[in-house]
Amino acid sequence: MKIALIAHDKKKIEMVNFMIAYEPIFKKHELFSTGTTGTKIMEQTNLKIQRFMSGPLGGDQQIGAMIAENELDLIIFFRDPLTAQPHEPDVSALLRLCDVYSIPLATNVATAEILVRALEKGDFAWRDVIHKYKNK
Ligand SMILES: O=C(CO)COP(=O)(O)O
Repeated sequence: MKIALIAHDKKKIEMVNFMIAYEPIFKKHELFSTGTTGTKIMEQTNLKIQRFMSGPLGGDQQIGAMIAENELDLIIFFRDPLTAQPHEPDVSALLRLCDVYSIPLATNVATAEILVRALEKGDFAWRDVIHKYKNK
């Protein structure tokens, strides 16, 4: 599956710890991230991640573009609900596109854990069906 990883600054340590904990699962998948989030994860794990721009510089929109193409299967976005973001419109647009395309989205670690365990169990197989018929 193709998975996007994004964390606001105050959530980056939580994201890195989450990725360390589930590294054996994540290494079986194709990973994408916003710039700084990906750098921090790669510094602390052996995971390979394709990084986009930093969020405030357009990274959320680049990930949004992948969602609009139905290219991503899971979004893990540890949002900081207590800090105003200069690129809030980009954040909202990304979350909105997940709902437009029914893409599984975790915005906190509790939901992310449930979705990653579901991924490991094979509960994301329906995404293969979507991909199979997407280009027809
Ligand atoms: O701002 C972000 C998401 O909105 C995250 O961007 P960075 O990973 O570059 O910090």
